[in-house]
Amino acid sequence: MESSLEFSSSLGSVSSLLTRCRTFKVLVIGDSGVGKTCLTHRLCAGEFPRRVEATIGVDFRDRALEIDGEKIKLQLWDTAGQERFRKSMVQHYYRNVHAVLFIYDVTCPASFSGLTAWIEECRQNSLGQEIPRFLIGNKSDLRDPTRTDHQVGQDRAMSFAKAHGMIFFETSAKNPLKKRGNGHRGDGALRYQQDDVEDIVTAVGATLKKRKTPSAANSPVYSGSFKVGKKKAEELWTCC
Ligand SMILES: Nc1nc2c(ncn2[C@@H]2O[C@H](COP(=O)(O)OP(=O)(O)OP(=O)(O)O)[C@@H](O)[C@H]2O)c(=O)[nH]1
Repeated sequence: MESSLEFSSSLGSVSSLLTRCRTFKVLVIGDSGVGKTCLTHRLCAGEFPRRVEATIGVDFRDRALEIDGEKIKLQLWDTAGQERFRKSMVQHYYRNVHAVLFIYDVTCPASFSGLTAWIEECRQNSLGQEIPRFLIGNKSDLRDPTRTDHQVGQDRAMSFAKAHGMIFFETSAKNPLKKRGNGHRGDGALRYQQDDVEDIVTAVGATLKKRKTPSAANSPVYSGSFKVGKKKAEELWTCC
């Protein structure tokens, strides 16, 4: 017969298994310079990095959160925007992805036009339509209220998001709003949406929490980075 010690120890392992949180892989893609690294810093560490360099390969950052009593972890894959720094890594980016954040710069219409190429890359890597997609216009702090040229209008971005089944946000990694609200576009009559980064985290978390996968017991996590041209620069296994 099992001793009370053995019984409580096996209960302990069951409970530790149950309390391990589910980890979701969230891919962050978009043209070089749109602010993917700064935004993932903001989403995960709550700050704007003092100094950033072009991402080489991919960097990993985690964000733990609790949604309706369940602890989950988002693992953000901040991928290189420059083709030469992506190279052979691309297929690894798309493996077992649970959600994708498409980032563009609201002051750079070319980065918005470039989204079609990122959608095509998702298609080529067999990313299913069931994978939640989020469209995020970054650098809203640079919007010039006196002009509409050289900026991506929100109506255009919202239509694009709707056409591609994405949830739309506009924010600034540098100077995010503390509360969700509307920014004025100069004359007071026109307004644009500015989202708190925490609203983005919550929306991604809440969407993923409803999903059945991955199981709490077998969700391996990476931290650190993979660099193109080097062997695995750093590969660590972590747990909540
Ligand atoms: N004003 C402003 N500048 C930003 C914001 N986000 C990023 N930047 C600046 O934009 C530049 C590029 O930012 P990154 O985060 O390195 O861009 P990236 O998309 O990761 O670039 P790659 O690594 O080349 O793909 C840096 O100079 C940042 O300081 C923002 O919200 N507002």
